[in-house]
Amino acid sequence: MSKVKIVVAGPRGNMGKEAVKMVTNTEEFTLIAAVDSKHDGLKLSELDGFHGIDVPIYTDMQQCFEENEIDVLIDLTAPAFGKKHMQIAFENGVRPVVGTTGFTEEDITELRTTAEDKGIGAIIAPNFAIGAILMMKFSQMAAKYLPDVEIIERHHDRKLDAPSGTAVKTAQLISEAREQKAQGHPDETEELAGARGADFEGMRIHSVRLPGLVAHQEVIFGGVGQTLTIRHDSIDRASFMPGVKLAVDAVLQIDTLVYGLEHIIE
Ligand SMILES: NC(=O)C1=CN([C@@H]2O[C@H](COP(=O)(O)OP(=O)(O)OC[C@H]3O[C@@H](n4cnc5c(N)ncnc54)[C@H](OP(=O)(O)O)[C@@H]3O)[C@@H](O)[C@H]2O)C=CC1
Ligand SMILES: O=C(O)C1=N[C@H](C(=O)O)C[C@H](O)C1
Repeated sequence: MSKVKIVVAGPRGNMGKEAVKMVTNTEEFTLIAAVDSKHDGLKLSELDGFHGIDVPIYTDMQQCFEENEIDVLIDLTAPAFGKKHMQIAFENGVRPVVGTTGFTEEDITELRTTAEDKGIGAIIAPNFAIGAILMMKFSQMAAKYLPDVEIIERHHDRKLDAPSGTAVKTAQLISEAREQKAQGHPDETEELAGARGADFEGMRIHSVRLPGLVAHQEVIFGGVGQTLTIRHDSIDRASFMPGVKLAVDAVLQIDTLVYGLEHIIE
Protein backbone atom coordinates (compact mmCIF):
# COMPACT_ATOMS: atom_id res chain seq x y z
CA MET A 1 0.00 0.00 0.00
CA SER A 2 1.34 3.45 -0.86
CA LYS A 3 2.17 5.81 1.97
CA VAL A 4 0.03 8.86 2.78
CA LYS A 5 1.89 11.91 1.46
CA ILE A 6 1.76 14.72 4.02
CA VAL A 7 2.68 18.40 4.34
CA VAL A 8 2.89 19.97 7.81
CA ALA A 9 2.22 23.72 8.03
CA GLY A 10 3.72 25.40 11.10
CA PRO A 11 6.55 22.87 11.67
CA ARG A 12 8.50 25.03 14.16
CA GLY A 13 5.50 25.57 16.43
CA ASN A 14 4.65 23.71 19.63
CA MET A 15 2.21 21.49 17.77
CA GLY A 16 3.99 21.44 14.41
CA LYS A 17 7.14 19.95 15.97
CA GLU A 18 5.11 17.12 17.48
CA ALA A 19 3.27 16.57 14.20
CA VAL A 20 6.54 16.32 12.23
CA LYS A 21 7.75 13.76 14.78
CA MET A 22 4.50 11.80 14.58
CA VAL A 23 4.46 11.77 10.75
CA THR A 24 8.10 10.76 10.39
CA ASN A 25 7.66 8.01 13.01
CA THR A 26 4.53 6.57 11.39
CA GLU A 27 5.22 3.73 8.97
CA GLU A 28 2.27 4.43 6.66
CA PHE A 29 2.90 8.22 6.43
CA THR A 30 5.58 10.10 4.55
CA LEU A 31 6.47 13.77 5.09
CA ILE A 32 6.93 15.42 1.69
CA ALA A 33 7.38 19.09 2.67
CA ALA A 34 6.70 21.75 5.29
CA VAL A 35 5.04 25.16 4.97
CA ASP A 36 6.54 27.75 7.29
CA SER A 37 6.25 31.51 7.71
CA LYS A 38 9.98 31.76 6.92
CA HIS A 39 12.98 29.71 5.71
CA ASP A 40 11.74 29.38 2.10
CA GLY A 41 14.04 27.13 0.06
CA LEU A 42 15.80 25.59 3.07
CA LYS A 43 15.45 21.96 4.11
CA LEU A 44 13.77 21.17 7.44
CA SER A 45 17.00 19.36 8.39
CA GLU A 46 18.81 22.72 8.31
CA LEU A 47 16.70 23.99 11.24
CA ASP A 48 17.37 23.12 14.88
CA GLY A 49 15.57 20.03 16.08
CA PHE A 50 14.89 18.41 12.69
CA HIS A 51 18.07 16.41 12.20
CA GLY A 52 17.83 14.09 9.20
CA ILE A 53 14.41 15.32 8.04
CA ASP A 54 15.49 16.26 4.56
CA VAL A 55 12.29 17.79 3.14
CA PRO A 56 11.88 21.22 1.50
CA ILE A 57 10.36 24.23 3.27
CA TYR A 58 7.99 26.51 1.39
CA THR A 59 6.55 29.81 2.53
CA ASP A 60 4.05 29.71 -0.37
CA MET A 61 1.54 26.88 0.16
CA GLN A 62 0.28 27.11 -3.42
CA GLN A 63 3.81 26.58 -4.75
CA CYS A 64 4.27 23.65 -2.37
CA PHE A 65 1.16 21.94 -3.76
CA GLU A 66 2.11 22.71 -7.38
CA GLU A 67 5.57 21.20 -7.00
CA ASN A 68 4.64 18.11 -4.98
CA GLU A 69 1.97 15.43 -5.04
CA ILE A 70 0.26 15.69 -1.65
CA ASP A 71 -2.62 13.75 -0.05
CA VAL A 72 -3.05 15.55 3.28
CA LEU A 73 -2.20 18.97 4.75
CA ILE A 74 -1.81 19.06 8.54
CA ASP A 75 -2.30 22.71 9.49
CA LEU A 76 -1.10 23.88 12.91
CA THR A 77 -0.39 27.56 12.32
CA ALA A 78 -2.35 30.55 13.61
CA PRO A 79 -6.01 31.64 13.66
CA ALA A 80 -5.41 34.23 10.91
CA PHE A 81 -4.34 31.55 8.40
CA GLY A 82 -6.41 28.40 8.96
CA LYS A 83 -9.24 29.31 6.59
CA LYS A 84 -6.95 30.54 3.80
CA HIS A 85 -4.82 27.41 4.04
CA MET A 86 -7.90 25.20 3.75
CA GLN A 87 -9.04 27.07 0.66
CA ILE A 88 -5.64 26.60 -0.99
CA ALA A 89 -5.74 22.89 -0.09
CA PHE A 90 -9.22 22.49 -1.63
CA GLU A 91 -8.10 24.28 -4.81
CA ASN A 92 -5.30 21.75 -5.15
CA GLY A 93 -7.28 18.62 -4.29
CA VAL A 94 -5.44 18.22 -0.96
CA ARG A 95 -7.35 17.03 2.13
CA PRO A 96 -6.85 19.33 5.12
CA VAL A 97 -6.59 18.14 8.74
CA VAL A 98 -6.70 21.34 10.72
CA GLY A 99 -5.94 21.83 14.40
CA THR A 100 -5.56 25.57 14.02
CA THR A 101 -8.30 27.34 15.97
CA GLY A 102 -10.27 30.55 15.46
CA PHE A 103 -12.89 29.44 12.90
CA THR A 104 -16.33 31.07 13.09
CA GLU A 105 -19.52 29.08 12.46
CA GLU A 106 -19.82 30.98 9.14
CA ASP A 107 -16.27 29.93 8.15
CA ILE A 108 -17.12 26.30 8.82
CA THR A 109 -20.35 26.44 6.82
CA GLU A 110 -18.56 28.07 3.89
CA LEU A 111 -15.66 25.59 3.99
CA ARG A 112 -18.06 22.63 4.24
CA THR A 113 -19.85 23.84 1.10
CA THR A 114 -16.53 24.03 -0.76
CA ALA A 115 -15.48 20.57 0.48
CA GLU A 116 -18.77 19.05 -0.68
CA ASP A 117 -18.73 20.88 -4.03
CA LYS A 118 -15.27 19.51 -4.69
CA GLY A 119 -15.91 16.11 -3.03
CA ILE A 120 -12.81 16.52 -0.84
CA GLY A 121 -12.67 15.36 2.78
CA ALA A 122 -11.56 17.80 5.48
CA ILE A 123 -11.36 17.76 9.27
CA ILE A 124 -11.25 20.73 11.62
CA ALA A 125 -10.60 19.50 15.15
CA PRO A 126 -10.45 22.17 17.86
CA ASN A 127 -8.90 19.52 20.11
CA PHE A 128 -7.18 16.28 19.07
CA ALA A 129 -6.78 14.86 22.60
CA ILE A 130 -9.02 11.87 23.22
CA GLY A 131 -9.54 12.95 26.84
CA ALA A 132 -10.73 16.38 25.70
CA ILE A 133 -13.23 14.79 23.30
CA LEU A 134 -14.56 12.72 26.20
CA MET A 135 -14.74 15.86 28.39
CA MET A 136 -16.87 17.52 25.71
CA LYS A 137 -19.11 14.48 25.27
CA PHE A 138 -19.59 14.05 29.02
CA SER A 139 -20.36 17.78 29.31
CA GLN A 140 -23.02 17.48 26.63
CA MET A 141 -24.58 14.55 28.52
CA ALA A 142 -24.51 16.42 31.84
CA ALA A 143 -26.07 19.60 30.41
CA LYS A 144 -29.34 17.80 29.81
CA TYR A 145 -29.72 17.33 33.57
CA LEU A 146 -27.72 20.28 34.91
CA PRO A 147 -28.25 23.16 32.44
CA ASP A 148 -26.47 25.83 34.53
CA VAL A 149 -22.85 25.68 33.41
CA GLU A 150 -19.71 27.78 33.16
CA ILE A 151 -16.47 26.92 31.38
CA ILE A 152 -13.00 27.82 32.61
CA GLU A 153 -10.24 27.20 30.08
CA ARG A 154 -6.58 27.65 30.99
CA HIS A 155 -3.75 27.91 28.48
CA HIS A 156 -0.12 28.98 28.11
CA ASP A 157 0.36 32.71 27.61
CA ARG A 158 1.59 32.40 23.98
CA LYS A 159 -1.92 31.51 22.84
CA LEU A 160 -3.37 34.00 20.33
CA ASP A 161 -7.11 33.28 20.49
CA ALA A 162 -9.61 33.50 23.34
CA PRO A 163 -11.77 31.73 24.14
CA SER A 164 -10.05 28.53 23.04
CA GLY A 165 -11.46 26.51 20.16
CA THR A 166 -12.15 23.71 22.65
CA ALA A 167 -14.20 25.99 24.91
CA VAL A 168 -16.26 27.22 21.96
CA LYS A 169 -16.83 23.66 20.73
CA THR A 170 -17.80 22.56 24.25
CA ALA A 171 -20.30 25.41 24.48
CA GLN A 172 -21.74 24.50 21.07
CA LEU A 173 -22.20 20.86 22.11
CA ILE A 174 -23.79 21.90 25.41
CA SER A 175 -26.16 24.28 23.64
CA GLU A 176 -27.40 21.36 21.52
CA ALA A 177 -28.45 19.61 24.74
CA ARG A 178 -30.05 22.46 26.68
CA GLU A 179 -32.42 25.34 26.07
CA GLN A 180 -30.83 28.77 25.73
CA LYS A 181 -30.60 30.14 29.26
CA ALA A 182 -29.39 33.38 30.84
CA GLN A 183 -27.36 32.47 33.91
CA GLY A 184 -26.60 34.32 37.11
CA HIS A 185 -28.73 37.01 38.74
CA PRO A 186 -30.94 38.88 36.23
CA ASP A 187 -29.79 42.17 37.77
CA GLU A 188 -26.09 41.33 38.00
CA THR A 189 -23.63 44.02 36.87
CA GLU A 190 -19.96 43.93 36.00
CA GLU A 191 -18.04 46.41 38.11
CA LEU A 192 -15.04 45.66 35.90
CA ALA A 193 -15.77 44.92 32.21
CA GLY A 194 -15.33 41.24 31.41
CA ALA A 195 -15.65 40.06 35.02
CA ARG A 196 -18.33 37.54 34.06
CA GLY A 197 -16.40 36.23 31.04
CA ALA A 198 -17.61 35.75 27.47
CA ASP A 199 -21.30 35.07 26.89
CA PHE A 200 -22.14 32.07 24.66
CA GLU A 201 -25.94 31.79 24.61
CA GLY A 202 -26.05 32.67 28.30
CA MET A 203 -23.20 30.32 29.17
CA ARG A 204 -20.08 32.03 30.54
CA ILE A 205 -16.58 31.17 29.30
CA HIS A 206 -13.54 32.34 31.27
CA SER A 207 -10.06 32.30 29.70
CA VAL A 208 -6.91 32.12 31.83
CA ARG A 209 -3.48 32.69 30.22
CA LEU A 210 -0.35 31.96 32.25
CA PRO A 211 3.18 30.70 31.71
CA GLY A 212 3.51 27.13 32.96
CA LEU A 213 0.14 26.03 31.62
CA VAL A 214 -0.33 23.83 28.52
CA ALA A 215 -4.05 23.24 27.79
CA HIS A 216 -6.68 22.69 30.48
CA GLN A 217 -10.43 23.03 30.82
CA GLU A 218 -13.02 22.70 33.55
CA VAL A 219 -16.72 22.55 32.81
CA ILE A 220 -18.62 23.32 36.01
CA PHE A 221 -22.30 22.46 36.35
CA GLY A 222 -24.40 23.79 39.22
CA GLY A 223 -27.65 22.36 40.56
CA VAL A 224 -29.56 22.66 43.79
CA GLY A 225 -27.12 21.81 46.57
CA GLN A 226 -24.50 20.34 44.23
CA THR A 227 -21.89 21.00 41.56
CA LEU A 228 -20.32 18.69 39.02
CA THR A 229 -16.90 19.48 37.53
CA ILE A 230 -15.62 17.76 34.39
CA ARG A 231 -11.96 18.52 33.86
CA HIS A 232 -9.35 17.72 31.25
CA ASP A 233 -5.62 18.52 31.27
CA SER A 234 -3.15 18.20 28.44
CA ILE A 235 0.20 18.36 30.19
CA ASP A 236 2.19 17.47 27.07
CA ARG A 237 1.44 18.18 23.40
CA ALA A 238 2.13 14.52 22.64
CA SER A 239 -1.44 14.09 23.97
CA PHE A 240 -2.76 15.50 20.69
CA MET A 241 -0.86 13.23 18.29
CA PRO A 242 -2.94 10.01 18.36
CA GLY A 243 -5.90 12.22 17.40
CA VAL A 244 -3.96 13.86 14.55
CA LYS A 245 -3.04 10.41 13.22
CA LEU A 246 -6.64 9.24 13.52
CA ALA A 247 -7.81 12.34 11.63
CA VAL A 248 -5.32 11.78 8.80
CA ASP A 249 -6.58 8.21 8.41
CA ALA A 250 -10.22 9.37 8.56
CA VAL A 251 -9.92 12.31 6.17
CA LEU A 252 -8.97 9.93 3.35
CA GLN A 253 -12.31 8.15 3.76
CA ILE A 254 -14.71 11.12 3.67
CA ASP A 255 -15.92 13.65 1.10
CA THR A 256 -17.27 16.39 3.35
CA LEU A 257 -15.95 18.60 6.15
CA VAL A 258 -16.13 17.18 9.66
CA TYR A 259 -15.89 19.70 12.52
CA GLY A 260 -14.86 17.97 15.74
CA LEU A 261 -13.19 14.64 16.36
CA GLU A 262 -16.24 13.44 18.28
CA HIS A 263 -17.76 12.65 14.87
CA ILE A 264 -14.85 10.34 14.05
CA ILE A 265 -14.56 8.64 17.46
CA GLU A 266 -18.06 7.21 17.83
N1 LIG B 1 -6.54 21.06 17.75
C1 LIG B 1 -5.70 20.85 18.76
O1 LIG B 1 -5.72 19.80 19.42
C2 LIG B 1 -4.72 21.91 19.09
C3 LIG B 1 -4.75 23.07 18.41
N2 LIG B 1 -3.85 24.05 18.66
C4 LIG B 1 -3.93 25.22 17.79
O2 LIG B 1 -2.92 25.05 16.81
C5 LIG B 1 -2.40 26.32 16.44
C6 LIG B 1 -0.90 26.33 16.67
O3 LIG B 1 -0.63 26.22 18.05
P1 LIG B 1 0.88 26.20 18.60
O4 LIG B 1 1.65 25.13 17.92
O5 LIG B 1 0.80 26.21 20.07
O6 LIG B 1 1.36 27.63 18.08
P2 LIG B 1 2.84 28.14 17.84
O7 LIG B 1 2.77 29.63 17.82
O8 LIG B 1 3.80 27.46 18.74
O9 LIG B 1 3.16 27.62 16.35
C7 LIG B 1 2.58 28.12 15.20
C8 LIG B 1 3.63 28.03 14.10
O10 LIG B 1 3.00 28.34 12.86
C9 LIG B 1 3.83 29.26 12.17
N3 LIG B 1 3.02 30.03 11.25
C10 LIG B 1 2.29 31.13 11.51
N4 LIG B 1 1.68 31.55 10.39
C11 LIG B 1 2.05 30.70 9.42
C12 LIG B 1 1.76 30.61 8.03
N5 LIG B 1 0.96 31.49 7.43
N6 LIG B 1 2.30 29.60 7.33
C13 LIG B 1 3.11 28.71 7.91
N7 LIG B 1 3.44 28.74 9.23
C14 LIG B 1 2.91 29.73 9.95
C15 LIG B 1 4.47 30.09 13.25
O11 LIG B 1 5.63 30.74 12.76
P3 LIG B 1 6.03 32.20 13.36
O12 LIG B 1 6.28 31.96 14.81
O13 LIG B 1 7.21 32.60 12.56
O14 LIG B 1 4.83 33.07 13.14
C16 LIG B 1 4.77 29.02 14.29
O15 LIG B 1 6.01 28.38 14.03
C17 LIG B 1 -3.18 27.34 17.27
O16 LIG B 1 -4.26 27.83 16.51
C18 LIG B 1 -3.70 26.54 18.45
O17 LIG B 1 -4.87 27.06 19.00
C19 LIG B 1 -2.89 23.91 19.60
C20 LIG B 1 -2.82 22.77 20.35
C21 LIG B 1 -3.74 21.68 20.17
O1 LIG C 1 -3.38 26.86 21.70
C1 LIG C 1 -3.36 25.76 22.32
O2 LIG C 1 -2.39 25.43 23.01
C2 LIG C 1 -4.51 24.88 22.22
N1 LIG C 1 -5.46 25.20 21.39
C3 LIG C 1 -6.64 24.46 21.14
C4 LIG C 1 -7.85 25.28 21.53
O3 LIG C 1 -7.88 26.48 21.26
O4 LIG C 1 -8.78 24.71 22.07
C5 LIG C 1 -6.60 23.07 21.72
C6 LIG C 1 -5.90 22.96 23.03
O5 LIG C 1 -6.72 23.51 23.99
C7 LIG C 1 -4.54 23.63 22.99
